[in-house]
Amino acid sequence: MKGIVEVEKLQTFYVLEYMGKKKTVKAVNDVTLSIPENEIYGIAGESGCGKTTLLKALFASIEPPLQLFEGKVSYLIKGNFINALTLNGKEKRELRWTYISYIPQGSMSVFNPVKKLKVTYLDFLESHVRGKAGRELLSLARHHLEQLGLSPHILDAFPHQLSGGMRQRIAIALSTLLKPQVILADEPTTALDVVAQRAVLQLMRDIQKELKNTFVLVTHDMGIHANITTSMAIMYAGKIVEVGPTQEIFSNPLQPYTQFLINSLPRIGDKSSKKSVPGAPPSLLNPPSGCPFHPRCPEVSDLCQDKMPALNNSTHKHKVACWLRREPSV
Ligand SMILES: Nc1ncnc2c1ncn2[C@@H]1O[C@H](COP(=O)(O)OP(=O)(O)OP(=O)(O)O)[C@@H](O)[C@H]1O
Repeated sequence: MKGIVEVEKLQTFYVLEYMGKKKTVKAVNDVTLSIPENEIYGIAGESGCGKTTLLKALFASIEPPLQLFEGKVSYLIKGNFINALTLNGKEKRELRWTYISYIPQGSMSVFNPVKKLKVTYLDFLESHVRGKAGRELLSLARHHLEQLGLSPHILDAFPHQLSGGMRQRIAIALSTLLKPQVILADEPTTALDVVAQRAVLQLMRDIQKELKNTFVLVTHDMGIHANITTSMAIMYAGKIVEVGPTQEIFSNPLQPYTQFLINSLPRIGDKSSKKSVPGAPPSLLNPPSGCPFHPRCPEVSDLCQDKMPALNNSTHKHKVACWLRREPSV
């Protein structure tokens, strides 16, 4: 069954010119993904593996130096798949915030520090909702906050009067004002303490339940994926190396990289020493040949150095890209 977002063979690279020489950062390198409807879907991986770039492409926001080399990002809209990457500016604007919404990294800092929050909310609504006056729009915003269990009085505050966690919840509430079907959230809990993190995660859960929409949650924090996502993808050096139901990935991780990510998590009562992933992530300017994890993989074989394996089925939904888990088809 197809998802609400289908990503096919996506290649988006940063093309940089330095001292007259062209350099290409292969940030999203041949990614195919199917993101299901009505769930919180996670994308995990170490810093620099391409998670943010993938979200930008999902938001059809590919601006220089980022360039699209190949592939599609198709959204299921009213029964038809529409490739968001081929839409013109006006069509993209129509899609954004009403159908797809984006919570960028550091979104709690999007508010203008010298204006009350209601000004930002009003600006946002005025540019997206036609035929309603300011007072009506403000009451829409108040009602939305109330529905999410947040006090509407917050709109009368300046950003600096709120904690970081509250500002993040207000930013998330803003991005969901027009009830989008797909919400792309980039590290929404990073830089928050655990109590504030919990409140943000609970808000996302509540919104997802209420709207029955899809959240795509990017975070390097595997604990958060275990806590909140239904299914997930593991990204390494611009490629997807494992996908599946979160519970299956945690109980039976197949890619040696995923095994390292999960085995390094602390568990209450477990005093054994934890092994982190050996070595450092590769440069995406010149990623390793074959499976990009091979220089760090304890189980590397000759084949791993030559050719990238495709994602294969372990179970119906659990798929892994690893030569250890399949017979080579060469
Ligand atoms: N504007 C840019 N110009 C050039 N290279 C970039 C740019 N933005 C990101 N990159 C590079 O693209 C690669 C992927 O970066 P990206 O931010 O997508 O990764 P990430 O997994 O989201 O990491 P993080 O969690 O640290 O944000 C990295 O090598 C990064 O240095």
